[in-house]
Amino acid sequence: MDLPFVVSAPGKVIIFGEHAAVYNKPAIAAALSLRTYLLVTPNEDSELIRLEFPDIHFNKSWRKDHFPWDQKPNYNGKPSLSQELEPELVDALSLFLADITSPFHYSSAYTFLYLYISLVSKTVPGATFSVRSTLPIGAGLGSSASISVCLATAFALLDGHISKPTIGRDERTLSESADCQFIEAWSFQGEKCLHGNPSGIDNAVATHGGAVMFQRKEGSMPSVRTSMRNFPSLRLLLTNTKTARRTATLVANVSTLVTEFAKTSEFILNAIDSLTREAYILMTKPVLDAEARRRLRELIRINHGLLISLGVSHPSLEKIRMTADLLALGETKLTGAGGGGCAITLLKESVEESKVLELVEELENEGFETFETTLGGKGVGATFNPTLDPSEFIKMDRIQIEHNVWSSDWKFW
Ligand SMILES: Nc1ncnc2c1ncn2[C@@H]1O[C@H](COP(=O)(O)OP(=O)(O)O)[C@@H](O)[C@H]1O
Ligand SMILES: C[C@@](O)(CCOP(=O)(O)O)CC(=O)O
Ligand SMILES: [Mg+2]
Repeated sequence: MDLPFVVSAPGKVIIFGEHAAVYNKPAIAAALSLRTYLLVTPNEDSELIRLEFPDIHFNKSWRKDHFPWDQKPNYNGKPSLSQELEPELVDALSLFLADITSPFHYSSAYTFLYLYISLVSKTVPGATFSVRSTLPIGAGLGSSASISVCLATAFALLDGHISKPTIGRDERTLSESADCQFIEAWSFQGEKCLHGNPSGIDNAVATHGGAVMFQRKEGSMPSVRTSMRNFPSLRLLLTNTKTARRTATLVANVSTLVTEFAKTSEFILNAIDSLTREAYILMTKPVLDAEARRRLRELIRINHGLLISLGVSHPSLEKIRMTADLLALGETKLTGAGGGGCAITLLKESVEESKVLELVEELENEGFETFETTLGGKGVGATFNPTLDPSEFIKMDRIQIEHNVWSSDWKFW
């Protein structure tokens, strides 16, 4: 595999159904124009593996012959959805990474090594792996899924499990290729390293792009991913509380609640199931008229109320919702795991731009960060032999990455 190359995968916005998705209920999500980029460059010392993760202030080098290769999983092809992480490899890596104390650093290094040892042969020369996100990290926008897809894709390319992508940026095909399925399956293993018990919607959207209704099934039954090809244009304001949190913790807290209040939780999860299905029907109508848009906003409000009941809101999220409610510009819900992170406000179509700017100004005065973003973008892609200087790449800001990296010749699977 000729180096250097860059792979990239999008983040996502879950519009309906987060957390319920973990309990096999449907959820609706769309790819974001904010993405993660992984630059792979050759090392002079082919025994060395170097990580450069400046977004989380983490750099690390290992000699690859020190890796626990004897625990390399031996299943060929892609793991099934019910395939749990290999306990022997998990144990060996927890020993190998014992010197890393930060949970953010640990989970990134653990995911990197779990996927590298699983996918890359010992004989493949070492390289330097530099990761940058234009996504806010730990903010409910699927940064874990986008890095999992980037790692799975880069390693699958390095070891020849998949071919180079061929689909052009402007081609509309939502690829269902075997390579895409391979990437999705292995990035799900990456999400397991990062989330513990993921539904699979985040890495599915990061792999395939577009917008989907996604439903995980029991056991090894394949998930159902329905592409929403005529995704309606929605006026969504994305606001980041900038309150850091870890999805794994929030998902675990909901699991405790579901165990402790099984019957009540079942009603909450079934209510989210019902509203997500109703939203899907509205969003796939040929025309989203004013009445349908009003009902969608109501469903946003109801979904958020149910997420409060699951214990995953946060005072900062409620502050965003209150600010938007006082201006009566639309309805607001948290997106992703909650506990901080981001909220989305589905604005009324009739709202004047000046009113939206007033809301943005108020939110930013309260210390929040708002994003204009487009939904339904491209999934995982790659560009080869980029004229990128790794030392420059790790210092670029969001605009520079989008101008200097995303603007080059990308191909998709
Ligand atoms: N650019 C990045 N560099 C290094 N690690 C990253 C990056 N983006 C995401 N991660 C990993 O993913 C974790 C965030 O995943 P998660 O808690 O699920 O939040 P979210 O998916 O909502 O962004 C981070 O703590 C880090 O371990
Ligand atoms: C809470 C959940 O529904 C979405 C998590 O999204 P994020 O990691 O907060 O971006 C978990 C899942 O579906 O895997
Ligand atoms: Mg995540």
